[in-house]
Amino acid sequence: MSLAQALLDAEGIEAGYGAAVGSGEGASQVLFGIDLSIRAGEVVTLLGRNGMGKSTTIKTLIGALPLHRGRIRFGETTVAAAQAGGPRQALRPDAIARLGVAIVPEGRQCFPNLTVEEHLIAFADTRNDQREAWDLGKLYALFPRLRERKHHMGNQLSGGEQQMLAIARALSTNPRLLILDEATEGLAPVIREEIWKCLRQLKDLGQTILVVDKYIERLLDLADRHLVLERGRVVWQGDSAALRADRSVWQAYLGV
Ligand SMILES: Nc1ncnc2c1ncn2[C@@H]1O[C@H](COP(=O)(O)OP(=O)(O)OP(=O)(O)O)[C@@H](O)[C@H]1O
Repeated sequence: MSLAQALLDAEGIEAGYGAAVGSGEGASQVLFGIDLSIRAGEVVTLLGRNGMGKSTTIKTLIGALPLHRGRIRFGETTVAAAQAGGPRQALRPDAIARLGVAIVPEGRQCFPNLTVEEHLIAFADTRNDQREAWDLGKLYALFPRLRERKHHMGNQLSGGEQQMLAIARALSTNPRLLILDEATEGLAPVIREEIWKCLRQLKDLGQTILVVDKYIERLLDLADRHLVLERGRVVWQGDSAALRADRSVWQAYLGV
Protein backbone atom coordinates (compact mmCIF):
# COMPACT_ATOMS: atom_id res chain seq x y z
CA MET A 1 0.00 0.00 0.00
CA SER A 2 1.27 3.46 -0.80
CA LEU A 3 2.21 5.15 2.43
CA ALA A 4 0.77 8.41 1.19
CA GLN A 5 -2.68 6.81 1.01
CA ALA A 6 -2.71 5.37 4.50
CA LEU A 7 -4.32 7.16 7.43
CA LEU A 8 -2.43 4.96 9.88
CA ASP A 9 0.88 3.44 8.98
CA ALA A 10 2.85 1.34 11.44
CA GLU A 11 6.12 -0.12 10.30
CA GLY A 12 8.16 -2.82 12.01
CA ILE A 13 6.70 -2.19 15.44
CA GLU A 14 8.27 -3.96 18.38
CA ALA A 15 6.92 -3.59 21.88
CA GLY A 16 6.24 -5.50 25.05
CA TYR A 17 5.98 -5.23 28.79
CA GLY A 18 8.54 -4.30 31.37
CA ALA A 19 11.77 -2.59 30.45
CA ALA A 20 12.81 -1.79 26.86
CA VAL A 21 13.73 -4.82 24.80
CA GLY A 22 17.25 -6.03 25.43
CA SER A 23 17.72 -3.89 28.49
CA GLY A 24 17.71 -6.73 30.97
CA GLU A 25 15.59 -8.39 33.57
CA GLY A 26 11.85 -8.02 33.49
CA ALA A 27 11.69 -7.20 29.79
CA SER A 28 9.23 -9.23 27.81
CA GLN A 29 8.94 -8.63 24.09
CA VAL A 30 5.50 -9.37 22.63
CA LEU A 31 5.52 -7.72 19.18
CA PHE A 32 8.27 -8.61 16.72
CA GLY A 33 7.98 -6.23 13.79
CA ILE A 34 4.31 -5.65 13.00
CA ASP A 35 3.48 -3.77 9.77
CA LEU A 36 -0.03 -2.36 9.68
CA SER A 37 -1.55 0.24 7.37
CA ILE A 38 -5.14 1.45 7.28
CA ARG A 39 -6.55 3.71 4.60
CA ALA A 40 -9.25 6.24 5.38
CA GLY A 41 -12.65 4.56 5.24
CA GLU A 42 -11.30 1.04 5.63
CA VAL A 43 -12.39 -1.46 8.26
CA VAL A 44 -9.46 -3.67 9.24
CA THR A 45 -9.38 -6.50 11.78
CA LEU A 46 -6.64 -7.94 13.92
CA LEU A 47 -7.21 -11.66 14.36
CA GLY A 48 -5.42 -14.42 16.20
CA ARG A 49 -5.80 -16.68 19.19
CA ASN A 50 -5.58 -15.49 22.77
CA GLY A 51 -2.27 -13.99 23.77
CA MET A 52 -0.94 -13.44 20.23
CA GLY A 53 -0.47 -9.69 20.62
CA LYS A 54 -3.67 -8.03 19.37
CA SER A 55 -4.29 -5.90 22.46
CA THR A 56 -0.59 -5.17 22.76
CA THR A 57 -0.59 -3.86 19.18
CA ILE A 58 -3.51 -1.59 19.99
CA LYS A 59 -1.93 -0.36 23.21
CA THR A 60 1.23 0.50 21.29
CA LEU A 61 -0.71 2.35 18.57
CA ILE A 62 -2.50 4.55 21.11
CA GLY A 63 0.69 5.27 23.04
CA ALA A 64 -0.26 3.33 26.16
CA LEU A 65 2.83 1.14 25.73
CA PRO A 66 6.21 2.46 24.61
CA LEU A 67 7.41 1.60 21.15
CA HIS A 68 10.74 -0.20 21.34
CA ARG A 69 11.50 -0.22 17.66
CA GLY A 70 9.74 0.87 14.47
CA ARG A 71 7.65 3.82 13.41
CA ILE A 72 3.98 4.80 13.70
CA ARG A 73 2.50 7.57 11.58
CA PHE A 74 -1.05 8.87 11.84
CA GLY A 75 -2.17 11.30 9.16
CA GLU A 76 0.74 13.65 8.66
CA THR A 77 2.18 13.09 12.14
CA THR A 78 4.83 10.66 13.34
CA VAL A 79 3.34 9.57 16.66
CA ALA A 80 6.22 7.31 17.65
CA ALA A 81 9.57 6.26 16.26
CA ALA A 82 12.34 4.24 17.86
CA GLN A 83 15.53 2.54 16.84
CA ALA A 84 17.46 -0.05 18.79
CA GLY A 85 19.88 1.79 21.03
CA GLY A 86 18.96 5.03 19.26
CA PRO A 87 16.70 7.97 19.99
CA ARG A 88 13.05 7.48 20.73
CA GLN A 89 10.31 9.88 19.92
CA ALA A 90 6.74 9.46 21.08
CA LEU A 91 3.59 11.48 21.57
CA ARG A 92 1.67 10.97 24.77
CA PRO A 93 -1.63 9.07 24.62
CA ASP A 94 -3.69 12.24 25.08
CA ALA A 95 -1.88 13.90 22.16
CA ILE A 96 -2.51 10.84 19.99
CA ALA A 97 -6.18 10.94 20.99
CA ARG A 98 -6.37 14.59 19.97
CA LEU A 99 -5.05 13.69 16.53
CA GLY A 100 -8.27 11.70 16.15
CA VAL A 101 -7.67 8.19 17.49
CA ALA A 102 -10.44 6.92 19.78
CA ILE A 103 -10.53 3.57 21.50
CA VAL A 104 -13.44 1.56 22.82
CA PRO A 105 -11.58 -0.56 25.35
CA GLU A 106 -12.31 -4.03 26.61
CA GLY A 107 -14.52 -3.72 29.68
CA ARG A 108 -16.30 -0.53 28.54
CA GLN A 109 -15.24 1.72 31.41
CA CYS A 110 -18.29 3.91 31.86
CA PHE A 111 -18.44 6.32 34.77
CA PRO A 112 -20.92 5.14 37.43
CA ASN A 113 -21.75 8.68 38.53
CA LEU A 114 -22.32 10.33 35.14
CA THR A 115 -25.57 10.09 33.21
CA VAL A 116 -25.61 8.76 29.68
CA GLU A 117 -25.99 12.27 28.32
CA GLU A 118 -23.17 13.61 30.48
CA HIS A 119 -20.86 10.93 29.07
CA LEU A 120 -21.70 12.08 25.58
CA ILE A 121 -21.24 15.77 26.32
CA ALA A 122 -18.15 15.52 28.54
CA PHE A 123 -15.86 14.07 25.87
CA ALA A 124 -17.35 15.70 22.80
CA ASP A 125 -15.02 17.38 20.39
CA THR A 126 -16.81 19.97 18.34
CA ARG A 127 -13.89 20.82 16.07
CA ASN A 128 -15.22 20.12 12.63
CA ASP A 129 -13.63 17.41 10.59
CA GLN A 130 -14.30 17.17 6.85
CA ARG A 131 -17.12 14.81 7.70
CA GLU A 132 -20.14 16.04 9.54
CA ALA A 133 -19.53 16.13 13.26
CA TRP A 134 -21.32 13.78 15.62
CA ASP A 135 -23.74 15.55 17.94
CA LEU A 136 -26.22 14.25 20.48
CA GLY A 137 -29.00 13.93 17.92
CA LYS A 138 -26.91 11.80 15.59
CA LEU A 139 -25.55 9.65 18.41
CA TYR A 140 -29.08 9.01 19.69
CA ALA A 141 -30.25 8.20 16.15
CA LEU A 142 -27.49 5.57 15.97
CA PHE A 143 -28.32 4.22 19.44
CA PRO A 144 -32.03 4.89 20.19
CA ARG A 145 -31.63 2.92 23.43
CA LEU A 146 -29.25 5.57 24.74
CA ARG A 147 -31.83 8.26 24.09
CA GLU A 148 -34.31 6.28 26.22
CA ARG A 149 -31.69 5.99 28.96
CA LYS A 150 -30.21 9.44 28.71
CA HIS A 151 -30.86 10.34 32.35
CA HIS A 152 -29.65 6.97 33.71
CA MET A 153 -26.30 6.77 35.45
CA GLY A 154 -23.50 4.65 34.02
CA ASN A 155 -23.94 2.03 36.74
CA GLN A 156 -27.66 1.65 35.99
CA LEU A 157 -27.05 0.42 32.45
CA SER A 158 -26.99 -3.15 31.20
CA GLY A 159 -23.74 -4.51 29.76
CA GLY A 160 -25.00 -3.95 26.22
CA GLU A 161 -26.08 -0.39 26.96
CA GLN A 162 -22.68 0.33 28.53
CA GLN A 163 -21.02 -0.96 25.40
CA MET A 164 -23.18 1.23 23.19
CA LEU A 165 -22.35 4.17 25.43
CA ALA A 166 -18.64 3.42 25.15
CA ILE A 167 -18.91 3.46 21.35
CA ALA A 168 -21.06 6.61 21.34
CA ARG A 169 -18.62 8.33 23.70
CA ALA A 170 -15.72 7.46 21.39
CA LEU A 171 -17.68 8.80 18.41
CA SER A 172 -18.47 12.04 20.26
CA THR A 173 -14.77 12.89 19.91
CA ASN A 174 -15.22 12.71 16.12
CA PRO A 175 -12.36 10.27 15.66
CA ARG A 176 -10.63 9.77 12.35
CA LEU A 177 -9.83 6.24 13.51
CA LEU A 178 -12.10 4.25 15.82
CA ILE A 179 -10.50 1.25 17.53
CA LEU A 180 -12.61 -1.47 19.14
CA ASP A 181 -10.91 -4.05 21.33
CA GLU A 182 -13.23 -7.01 22.04
CA ALA A 183 -16.24 -4.70 22.02
CA THR A 184 -18.78 -7.54 21.94
CA GLU A 185 -17.09 -9.67 24.60
CA GLY A 186 -19.56 -11.04 27.12
CA LEU A 187 -22.66 -9.57 25.46
CA ALA A 188 -25.89 -11.44 24.71
CA PRO A 189 -26.14 -12.50 21.05
CA VAL A 190 -28.99 -10.09 20.32
CA ILE A 191 -26.98 -7.16 21.70
CA ARG A 192 -23.91 -8.25 19.75
CA GLU A 193 -26.01 -8.12 16.62
CA GLU A 194 -27.03 -4.54 17.45
CA ILE A 195 -23.38 -3.58 17.83
CA TRP A 196 -22.53 -5.18 14.48
CA LYS A 197 -25.39 -3.32 12.84
CA CYS A 198 -24.07 -0.09 14.25
CA LEU A 199 -20.55 -0.82 12.99
CA ARG A 200 -21.98 -1.51 9.54
CA GLN A 201 -23.72 1.88 9.62
CA LEU A 202 -20.47 3.53 10.69
CA LYS A 203 -18.61 1.87 7.85
CA ASP A 204 -21.24 3.08 5.39
CA LEU A 205 -20.69 6.59 6.76
CA GLY A 206 -17.00 6.27 5.90
CA GLN A 207 -15.68 5.74 9.42
CA THR A 208 -12.22 4.16 9.53
CA ILE A 209 -12.22 1.30 12.04
CA LEU A 210 -9.68 -1.12 13.50
CA VAL A 211 -11.41 -3.99 15.26
CA VAL A 212 -10.38 -6.92 17.42
CA ASP A 213 -13.11 -9.45 18.08
CA LYS A 214 -13.54 -13.17 18.43
CA TYR A 215 -16.58 -13.43 16.16
CA ILE A 216 -14.65 -13.80 12.98
CA GLU A 217 -17.60 -14.88 10.82
CA ARG A 218 -19.32 -11.58 11.53
CA LEU A 219 -16.15 -9.63 10.83
CA LEU A 220 -15.95 -11.21 7.39
CA ASP A 221 -19.14 -9.42 6.39
CA LEU A 222 -18.06 -6.14 7.89
CA ALA A 223 -14.35 -5.70 7.29
CA ASP A 224 -12.33 -4.96 4.18
CA ARG A 225 -9.07 -6.53 5.28
CA HIS A 226 -7.74 -8.80 7.99
CA LEU A 227 -4.36 -9.31 9.62
CA VAL A 228 -3.68 -12.52 11.49
CA LEU A 229 -1.20 -12.37 14.36
CA GLU A 230 0.75 -15.30 15.70
CA ARG A 231 3.18 -14.74 18.57
CA GLY A 232 3.61 -11.07 17.79
CA ARG A 233 4.06 -11.38 14.04
CA VAL A 234 1.69 -10.88 11.10
CA VAL A 235 1.46 -14.33 9.54
CA TRP A 236 -1.35 -13.71 7.06
CA GLN A 237 -3.22 -10.78 5.59
CA GLY A 238 -5.87 -10.37 2.98
CA ASP A 239 -9.45 -9.43 2.23
CA SER A 240 -12.56 -11.22 3.41
CA ALA A 241 -12.93 -13.33 0.27
CA ALA A 242 -9.36 -14.58 0.63
CA LEU A 243 -9.84 -15.36 4.31
CA ARG A 244 -13.12 -17.16 3.68
CA ALA A 245 -11.44 -19.31 1.06
CA ASP A 246 -8.26 -20.17 2.96
CA ARG A 247 -9.29 -22.75 5.53
CA SER A 248 -5.66 -23.53 6.33
CA VAL A 249 -5.38 -20.07 7.95
CA TRP A 250 -8.38 -20.83 10.12
CA GLN A 251 -6.97 -24.15 11.20
CA ALA A 252 -3.41 -22.96 11.77
CA TYR A 253 -3.98 -19.61 13.43
CA LEU A 254 -7.58 -19.03 14.38
CA GLY A 255 -8.28 -22.19 16.32
CA VAL A 256 -11.41 -22.96 14.28
N1 LIG B 1 0.24 -6.21 31.37
C1 LIG B 1 0.97 -7.23 30.90
N2 LIG B 1 2.16 -7.55 31.45
C2 LIG B 1 2.92 -8.55 30.97
N3 LIG B 1 2.56 -9.32 29.92
C3 LIG B 1 1.39 -9.07 29.34
C4 LIG B 1 0.53 -8.00 29.79
N4 LIG B 1 -0.58 -7.99 28.99
C5 LIG B 1 -0.41 -8.99 28.10
N5 LIG B 1 0.75 -9.64 28.30
C6 LIG B 1 1.28 -10.76 27.52
O1 LIG B 1 1.47 -10.35 26.18
C7 LIG B 1 1.12 -11.38 25.27
C8 LIG B 1 0.11 -10.83 24.27
O2 LIG B 1 -1.07 -10.45 24.95
P1 LIG B 1 -2.25 -9.64 24.26
O3 LIG B 1 -3.18 -9.19 25.34
O4 LIG B 1 -1.69 -8.63 23.35
O5 LIG B 1 -2.95 -10.79 23.42
P2 LIG B 1 -4.25 -10.78 22.56
O6 LIG B 1 -3.88 -11.29 21.22
O7 LIG B 1 -4.91 -9.45 22.64
O8 LIG B 1 -5.14 -11.89 23.26
P3 LIG B 1 -6.34 -11.79 24.29
O9 LIG B 1 -7.56 -11.96 23.49
O10 LIG B 1 -6.07 -12.95 25.19
O11 LIG B 1 -6.22 -10.46 24.99
C9 LIG B 1 0.59 -12.53 26.11
O12 LIG B 1 1.63 -13.46 26.26
C10 LIG B 1 0.26 -11.88 27.42
O13 LIG B 1 0.44 -12.80 28.48
